Amino acid sequence: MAKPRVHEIAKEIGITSKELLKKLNEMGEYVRGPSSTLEAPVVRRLRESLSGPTEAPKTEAPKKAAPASSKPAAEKKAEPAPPAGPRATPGAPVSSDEGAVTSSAPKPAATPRPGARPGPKAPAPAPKPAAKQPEVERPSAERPSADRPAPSSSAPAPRPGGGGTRPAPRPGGPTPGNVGRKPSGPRPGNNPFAPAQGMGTQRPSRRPEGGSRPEGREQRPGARPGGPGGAAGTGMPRPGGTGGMPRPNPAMMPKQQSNQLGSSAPTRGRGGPGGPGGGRGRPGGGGGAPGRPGGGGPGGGGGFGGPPMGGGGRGRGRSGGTQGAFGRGGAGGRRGRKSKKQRRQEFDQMEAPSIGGVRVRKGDGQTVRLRRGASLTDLAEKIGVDAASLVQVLFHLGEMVTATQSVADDTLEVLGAELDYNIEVVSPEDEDRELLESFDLEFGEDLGDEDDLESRPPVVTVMGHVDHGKTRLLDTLRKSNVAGKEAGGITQAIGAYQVETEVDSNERAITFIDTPGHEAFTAMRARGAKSTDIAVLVVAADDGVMPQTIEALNHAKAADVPVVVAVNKIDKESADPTRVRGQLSEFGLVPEEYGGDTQFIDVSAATGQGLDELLEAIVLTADAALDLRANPDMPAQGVAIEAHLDKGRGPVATVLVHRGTLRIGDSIVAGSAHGRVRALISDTGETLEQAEPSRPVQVLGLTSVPGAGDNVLVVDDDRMARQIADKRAARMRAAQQAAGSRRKTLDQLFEQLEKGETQELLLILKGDGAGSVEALEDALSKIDVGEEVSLRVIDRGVGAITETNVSLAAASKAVIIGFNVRPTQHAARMADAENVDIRFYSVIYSAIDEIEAALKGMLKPIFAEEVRGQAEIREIFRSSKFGNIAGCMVTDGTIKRNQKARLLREGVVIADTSISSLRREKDDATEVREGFECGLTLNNYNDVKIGDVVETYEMVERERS
Ligand SMILES: Nc1nc2c(ncn2[C@@H]2O[C@H](COP(=O)(O)OP(=O)(O)OP(=O)(O)O)[C@@H](O)[C@H]2O)c(=O)[nH]1
Repeated sequence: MAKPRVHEIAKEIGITSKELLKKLNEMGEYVRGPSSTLEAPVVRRLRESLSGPTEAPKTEAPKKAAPASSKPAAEKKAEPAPPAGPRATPGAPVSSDEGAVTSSAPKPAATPRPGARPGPKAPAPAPKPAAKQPEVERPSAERPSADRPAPSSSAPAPRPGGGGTRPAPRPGGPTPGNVGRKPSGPRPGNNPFAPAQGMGTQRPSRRPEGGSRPEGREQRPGARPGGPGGAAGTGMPRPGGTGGMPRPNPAMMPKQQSNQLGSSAPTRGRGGPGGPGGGRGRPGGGGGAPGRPGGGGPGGGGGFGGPPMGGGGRGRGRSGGTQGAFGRGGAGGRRGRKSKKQRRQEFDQMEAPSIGGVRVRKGDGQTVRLRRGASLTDLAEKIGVDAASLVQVLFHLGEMVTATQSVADDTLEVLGAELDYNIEVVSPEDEDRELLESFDLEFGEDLGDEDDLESRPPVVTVMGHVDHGKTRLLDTLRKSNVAGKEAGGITQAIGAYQVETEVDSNERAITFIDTPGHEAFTAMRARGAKSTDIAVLVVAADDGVMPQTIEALNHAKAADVPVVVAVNKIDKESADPTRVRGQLSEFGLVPEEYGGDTQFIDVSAATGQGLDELLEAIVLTADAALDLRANPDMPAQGVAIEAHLDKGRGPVATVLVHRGTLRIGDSIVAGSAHGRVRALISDTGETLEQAEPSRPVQVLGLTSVPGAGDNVLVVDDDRMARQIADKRAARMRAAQQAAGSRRKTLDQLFEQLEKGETQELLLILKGDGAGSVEALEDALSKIDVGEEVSLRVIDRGVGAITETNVSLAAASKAVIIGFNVRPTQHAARMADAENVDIRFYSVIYSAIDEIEAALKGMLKPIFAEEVRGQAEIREIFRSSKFGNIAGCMVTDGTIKRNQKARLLREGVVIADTSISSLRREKDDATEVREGFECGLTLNNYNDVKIGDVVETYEMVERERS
């Protein structure tokens, strides 16, 4: 409600506005001009002082006042404020006072910028701001005031300063800013609570009143110190506004707090100070508004007032500091003005409960979906809070994470629980499904109905322990020799082939995927098993079940894939196929002949014995246990089994078609790669026009190299392919960032700080195929040499080592690992120039061994102490120049100058120092050996006695075991 204005009261009382203003001034109420509004308590006191008790005109009066609006901006502003107040406040119980205050003077504050500075009234602009303020909870001076019964003028005041600016009243107690301020002098606004405000302002600081402070910092810049008067005027207002804002948050962020302080200043002051009213400024709009109105409060008043009243000065106006605030206040305010969203967040946070001193609005159990690797900024956006406050909350929970850094799933969940949100981290698979759904695509399902399905060959993965004969078996089956090309004799890339066999007079095809056997390839193997219908577990009959046999078996079980056991090497004398059957029975694979349902076939990859039976067993197992059908008449879908960059042909991906038919010209997306099928090449090197279900085929035409295991699907057009690929690429980057970033808890961090610097070996992996790079990274991630050093792969890729790789390595001091690849000429030259270390490997073991050794080398050396010699002190010579010289007999080893030494007295270490000078006879000596006498002095130790023993020692580096 409207508050009575000065001229109205004056008229009512029968004196001139000028006289009334003077009177008010004498009462210690700072009022800017005739059209300024007065708080009820002030009116009451005024009437009392003029004629005895009076009724408070309050509310009504105000309305009348309305007309006044024409007047100076200040007033206008004031008006607006009231309304604002209400809204703003939602949570904040602003004190009414403020409101009052604000209205009047404050406006100035509001005023913004330019005009502002000079001070005088800033007219118009101000009002608007005020309006906004309402949102703010704070008590902008205005709002409350009118309505509520203002507290007695005297009252409260607490708020700091800013005159109008801050809303002191808030329940919360004085704002930080406030503190310190005294109410000395005339109080700034009429606002009772405002005391601080007005006064504060004057005082000293620019900061002012609270209002300012908050924003303070930001504003500062703007804020000029402005001329006194003007500045003052201006300043105020805004301060209020802004100022207000900050306060609310006190808890919110540290920054803000600081700001507040800083702000105080005046600077732009957005309203900060705005007097009480302004003060509030809550963040919200109110604040924004800033200032002005609020400022109006006293402070503002000051500003404006200044001009008008002359006296106005009192408000902060005068004080130089203030000015600043005002001055630009206006301008500043604008600049510093926060977006609606920010204000809303701040406002919300004001009401939020405090977690570890940080105010964050809590949820009420809502579910928030986040992708894996999401950052606090992502979460903040979803729940509408400030990311910085989440950083703080997490900090209090013991984890330090930046706002944009990817956060681990469990951390997000813990944080969510703390804030009462149910965080649902979306798995990459789900995310991908959603992504495809957004393009109206679905991966993994056959289109059409039963009639559209046609039988397809089984896809078989050969697994087993190292050297049990997987490669040889596949070689023999397809009569080719893959093993011959393998570096180090280990299969390093997945290949896929199709073989034909006759079962019951029917020609049946079987697709084999060759899964490498070394454990370093576990990740790939696991993927291989997923796109597999049947697993052939190769066990050498002479070796029996080995660790990787079981590991492979577990992969098959996990993928729910039936297993056919190939008991290999039965041509060997030491072969014991029965033992293999017995061993595997213990793991749940019971041979059919023993009553189980697993087919065990004795084979010899070397002689070819039993291979036909093996193929037949595979077909029969497929027929018995599986329904292998797919719809060939749909856009193809499949999986990339392997991919590499070919010098002449570009990216080449081996794709296993699951369903549909892949044709030349199809637009495809494979993981984060896309393109149009330029050529299809079969496992026998033939060029194909199309590839049907279960057919492995090399695909040319992709724009980049997909990863092993990536799904491949044909889409409508190139554009769609690119869009999907781009989105996946962005997601992968985020996921990699999440996986690569090793978060440290505070405790760990402190521990490491205590130990000394932490060490990290950064690597860039380049390989000849996606599978090998992945396998290498996987193997490297398992190297563990303790807490002190760690390893992080910062980039990886397929193809030659490029200048980009080298420049990244140079910038981040990383080592480049080239696996079966070499650098381009330019990259090699650049690496020389930049001193970038590039290591080449063609066997995965050596890469792992060497990197492990490198990591160990990064461990801080272990030093041990070794005693070098002992000397007994037999005599003491006093020298004015050297102090006490110990005359010794070297009883053991050697005593050297500058060596570390301990002085022992009856077996107790008296001093730990070093040999400062050493003499043999009268000559300086560098060392004196056992059996000789010498004179020596100790560094910084003079209290040697006869009988003491000097023991020298050195710290020697020891090798780590
Ligand atoms: N006598 C005999 N030797 C075999 C047979 N199968 C494989 N070998 C030999 O066993 C060794 C290992 O065979 P690979 O096929 O390379 O074994 P792998 O399981 O593929 O090994 P990795 O690729 O290292 O995982 C080779 O020397 C083969 O010649 C067999 O049936 N009989």
